[in-house]
Amino acid sequence: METPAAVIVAIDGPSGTGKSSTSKAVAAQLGLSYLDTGAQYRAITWWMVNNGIDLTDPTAIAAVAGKADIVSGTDPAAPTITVDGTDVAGPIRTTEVTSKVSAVSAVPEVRARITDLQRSIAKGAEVGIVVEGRDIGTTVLPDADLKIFLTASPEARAARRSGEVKGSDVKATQEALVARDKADSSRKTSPLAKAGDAVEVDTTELTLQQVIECVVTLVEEKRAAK
Ligand SMILES: Nc1ncnc2c1ncn2[C@@H]1O[C@H](COP(=O)(O)OP(=O)(O)O)[C@@H](O)[C@H]1O
Ligand SMILES: Nc1ccn([C@H]2C[C@H](O)[C@@H](COP(=O)(O)OP(=O)(O)O)O2)c(=O)n1
Repeated sequence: METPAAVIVAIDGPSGTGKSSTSKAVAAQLGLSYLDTGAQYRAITWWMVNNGIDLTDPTAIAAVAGKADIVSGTDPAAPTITVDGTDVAGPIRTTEVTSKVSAVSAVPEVRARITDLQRSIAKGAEVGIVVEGRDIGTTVLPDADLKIFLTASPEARAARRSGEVKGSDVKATQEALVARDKADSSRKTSPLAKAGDAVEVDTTELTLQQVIECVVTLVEEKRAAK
């Protein structure tokens, strides 16, 4: 029997819309690999913070864009991320990294480097892969078999995000999240945007389970048509 072609799924959208939870669950359910591209941008930002790079200076960022060795593990049941062999899954989620990641990821040299990495990971996924981020459907994998763009109201997204951190302030969380989306959507190089051929899913009133089921159905339809 002929080996079925790998299925490539791109899931984009702003912070807190459910990209990571949905992508992991869909990949696990369908036996696909999973790539969190936000974790890669966070990892390179973590390296720059750790190495004292001036993050207000895009030239300084560009000069060291190729220095960190970033490796992503793509098992949806246990995704991993290392920088120069160090596990950074925890440190890349600090408020400091979150507040600086948009400045680093706006630099074209950083995006070129990370985009290459993402394409080679997707190419190596034998059964297929779910890749989540901001520019996957528009720039990284424009020929993906299925493109999803998740949205949700800023209130719902902030409530979800602050639900993850004990004692966090929903208003401050919402302000930080809206500011980051604005920066990510307005940068010159491959901004956060919905691809023309992406299916938009507003998750504000949906449970995570409903979103997962919706995406699984869409992937299965694409697979059947291949
Ligand atoms: N449809 C949903 N309804 C309620 N909570 C959700 C939904 N989707 C995701 N969440 C929760 O919201 C938080 C952020 O989800 P996440 O998948 O990390 O979003 P993103 O990757 O888009 O930033 C997580 O705690 C997740 O469990
Ligand atoms: N494909 C991508 C993925 C993330 N980024 C940047 C922009 C985002 O603010 C940061 C962090 O992304 P991440 O998905 O970890 O953010 P959230 O977990 O949704 O808050 O990385 C990007 O520029 N392009």
